[in-house]
Amino acid sequence: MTKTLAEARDYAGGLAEAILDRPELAGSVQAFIIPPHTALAVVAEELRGVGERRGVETQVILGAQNAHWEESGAWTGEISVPQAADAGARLVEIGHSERREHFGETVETTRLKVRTVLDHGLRPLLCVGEPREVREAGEAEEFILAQARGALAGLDSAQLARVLLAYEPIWAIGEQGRPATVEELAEPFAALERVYGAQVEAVLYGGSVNQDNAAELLEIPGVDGLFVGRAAWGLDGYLELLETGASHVRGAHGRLRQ
Ligand SMILES: O=C[C@H](O)COP(=O)(O)O
Repeated sequence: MTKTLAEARDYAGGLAEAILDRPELAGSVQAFIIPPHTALAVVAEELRGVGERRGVETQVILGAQNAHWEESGAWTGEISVPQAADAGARLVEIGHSERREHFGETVETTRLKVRTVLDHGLRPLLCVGEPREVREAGEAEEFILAQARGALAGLDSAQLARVLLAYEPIWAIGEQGRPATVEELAEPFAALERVYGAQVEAVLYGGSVNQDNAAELLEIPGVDGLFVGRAAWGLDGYLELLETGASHVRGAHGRLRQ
């Protein structure tokens, strides 16, 4: 629940312009933004406007924070995938821990949503992550693989290739979160890489990513990119993170996929 329409429009326009102004960003990192539903259409319009003014396609992918698995129907308060697409979204976030905790998202509903998003030609961004007590019990790997397997069950290789998978340990997200250390992330990413690395479009890390830890997080084997909340709410903060990503790609160990 961040940003008014005016703020979202300014942010999106500034981001699109800045990426086009910085050749080191365009073509090396893929930016995405996932505003609240209310701002989708104006952000899409702003991104399109920048592209038209500059005579090039804008490089920013627009996503929705959630969408229902049904294409239409009596689901008051929800939006459908076709509606999100109509508003300009090309990606839909599914299974964020806050959706799971507060809005009853389950492995089964994430599976249904992944299907619907793919059926409509959008990309699902599936979030998985364990609560603190599961981590402390040494069961994080098993937990996140079960979430991923459940949501991605039955997809063929072409469908999997359009999935973005984000590992976001719940204990590391948001104001109450504690940034994860590189050591704490090594095993979960090794597991995700082993099972999904060659199949999905990218595996991202999210949870208290900031300008100080982004570079070392990108070095973790299996991390293809970052999913950032608070540290990217301000445009300068996001641009700094994109610069970090671009310099990682330029480095000898760069493996961020476009
Ligand atoms: O949606 C974003 C993720 O939950 C991460 O949020 P954060 O970077 O503010 O911890």
